[in-house]
Amino acid sequence: MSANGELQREGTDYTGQVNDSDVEKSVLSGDHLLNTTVSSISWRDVAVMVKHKETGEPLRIVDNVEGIVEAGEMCALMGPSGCGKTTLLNVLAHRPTNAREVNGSVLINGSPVSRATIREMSCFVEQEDALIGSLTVEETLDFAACLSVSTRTLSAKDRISRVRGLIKAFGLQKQANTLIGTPIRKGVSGGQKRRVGVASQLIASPTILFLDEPTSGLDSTASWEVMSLLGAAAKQNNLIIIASIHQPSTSTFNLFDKVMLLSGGKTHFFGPVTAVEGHYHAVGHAIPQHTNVAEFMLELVNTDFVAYRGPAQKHIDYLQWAWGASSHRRHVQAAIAEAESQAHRVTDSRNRAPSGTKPSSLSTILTLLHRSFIKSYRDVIAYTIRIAMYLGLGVMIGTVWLRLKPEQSSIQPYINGLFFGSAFMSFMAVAYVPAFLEDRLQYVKEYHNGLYGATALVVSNFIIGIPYLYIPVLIALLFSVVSYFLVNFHPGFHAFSVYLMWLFLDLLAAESLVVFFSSLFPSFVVALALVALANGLWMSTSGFLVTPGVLNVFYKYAFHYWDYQKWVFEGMMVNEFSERVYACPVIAGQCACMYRTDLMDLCMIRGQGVLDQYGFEPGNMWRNVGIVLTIVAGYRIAAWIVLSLRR
Ligand SMILES: Nc1ncnc2c1ncn2[C@@H]1O[C@H](COP(=O)(O)OP(=O)(O)OP(=O)(O)O)[C@@H](O)[C@H]1O
Repeated sequence: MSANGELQREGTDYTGQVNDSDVEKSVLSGDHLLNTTVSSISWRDVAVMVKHKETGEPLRIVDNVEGIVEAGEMCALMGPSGCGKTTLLNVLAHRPTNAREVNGSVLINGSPVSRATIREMSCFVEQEDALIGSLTVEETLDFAACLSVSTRTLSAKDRISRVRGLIKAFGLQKQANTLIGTPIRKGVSGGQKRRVGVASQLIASPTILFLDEPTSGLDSTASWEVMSLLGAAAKQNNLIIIASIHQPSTSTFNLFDKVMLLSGGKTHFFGPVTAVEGHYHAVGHAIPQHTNVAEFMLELVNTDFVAYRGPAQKHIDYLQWAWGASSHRRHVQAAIAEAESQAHRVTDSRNRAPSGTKPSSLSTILTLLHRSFIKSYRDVIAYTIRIAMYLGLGVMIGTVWLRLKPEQSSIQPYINGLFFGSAFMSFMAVAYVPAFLEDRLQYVKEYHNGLYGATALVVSNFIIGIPYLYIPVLIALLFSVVSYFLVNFHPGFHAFSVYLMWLFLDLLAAESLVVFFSSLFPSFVVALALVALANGLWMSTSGFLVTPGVLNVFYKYAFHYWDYQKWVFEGMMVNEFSERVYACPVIAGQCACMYRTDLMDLCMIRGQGVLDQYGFEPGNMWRNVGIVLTIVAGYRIAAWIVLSLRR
């Protein structure tokens, strides 16, 4: 990168090689990116205390650190693994940490700012950047633009042109229509994915960009490319970039303006990259020629693999003391003090929508819906395989329970078929866990970047997840069309429609259960185990395995009445049996009816006799539909509460 920040190695082709022609430097600049309001971010006496995981004792993981990064500068946060880089970045970005106590000040233009303000003016790119694998590169940026405050007032044409500009600037033109990639569909490369992550944050026109390990998992060329683009963006637009980084190559390290070296949560160096050599020379650790300076610094403070901890710790303590006593430290303190003495409030005069004109909730929900819709029809794992699974289940049930006759001997198989079909359908909703977890990760990222809240996620997820509007209607329809007539359930269009409705409600509730547990425990294995356990519980208490009259009082009152599977099972049973009659066998000239109903004399069973055994009454369909919908709403509200509290 040249002195004025122009890109020299812009643009990358499919193989990750750089093409000058791919990029126009101008697209990384412009009114929308230009920072005219934030002159510096500084922090002093920042200390973070946690409760030790094992001992429960207070533990200081960041210890009185300070620094200042000015507009147009890119600062590297370095240190051995576990030294506190991510924690410090989170504190600077006003994001949640697991801290019990955070002390010190984080100042913008020398004055403290609210969490909301810093969230609006900054973006945070996480180590494991959450991107939706089934969107293309262009769609990823476009949705980021639609959700962002800064592009709200733009026409669709201008928004797209800004998106394409960034795609060009980040050398991603050839990948514009390539998917990000899912576990079963290869997408863009790791380096390209990182660039998409960064570009999708820049579209929101942040003035400060925090990046947690933006180069992890990338080779040195790809790391250089990502960091040089960022450095150029910072220079051209006066942005502030703070990035934690592991072992950068010399060329990548030299792209930074400033570096902060941490060890054990304490500062060992903060200042211009060009001042590192002088400092270490002064403290008795001259850096040999042709040495990778970043590597040298890291080796100096890394005690992870030393044989004798005592002397190593003494050495670390000395280096830390030497930093404290150095003139560089005094410069940092003086610069922070000067910023404070000239403190001025942040006013955003860029090409943004006026403050407070966030996109309406409706437009956010519509954007999220659109995104989920694209995701739903492209996400093979979550959707196509599920459709095939449900279809397979329909064929299996239809052929195992093949063409049952309305006879006494078929009554129990009919009941079993109704229970098994609905219960298994609910059970298979666990396949929705990964797709929801991806949405949740995206939500947490976008929430912390100030884009939208839990309500928009829950509402859009609910609408698309009814369940996914068309796919699950399709699932229920495919399953029913295949199985209903093969089994020979209650014939007639009305009975078929009622069965279909119950199956749909069953899926709706099962998906809502998945949303609730995956919101509460955003871990694939835990959510999966809990959804499976809950399904086992709902099956046991639904009234089929143990009839309601026999079910013990605890399960009856604690679970049975708000078990959605109970109401689905009851609805399907009433639909099947309330208007149908079944022939009894004749044994030795005698009619042998298991259920005694008023049709006994005709050697028949009235279906109501079967329902009486379960205590099910016809005529309650709409009340029961209301109960299932209330349970669905309950799960969704619970998920909303969890998502609002845990992010
Ligand atoms: N509750 C806790 N109990 C004990 N140690 C903790 C606790 N919370 C955090 N830590 C420690 O605090 C340190 C700082 O963590 P942080 O994730 O900020 O480090 P890092 O420098 O970003 O690490 P890495 O480079 O590996 O991502 C780590 O050593 C971590 O183990």
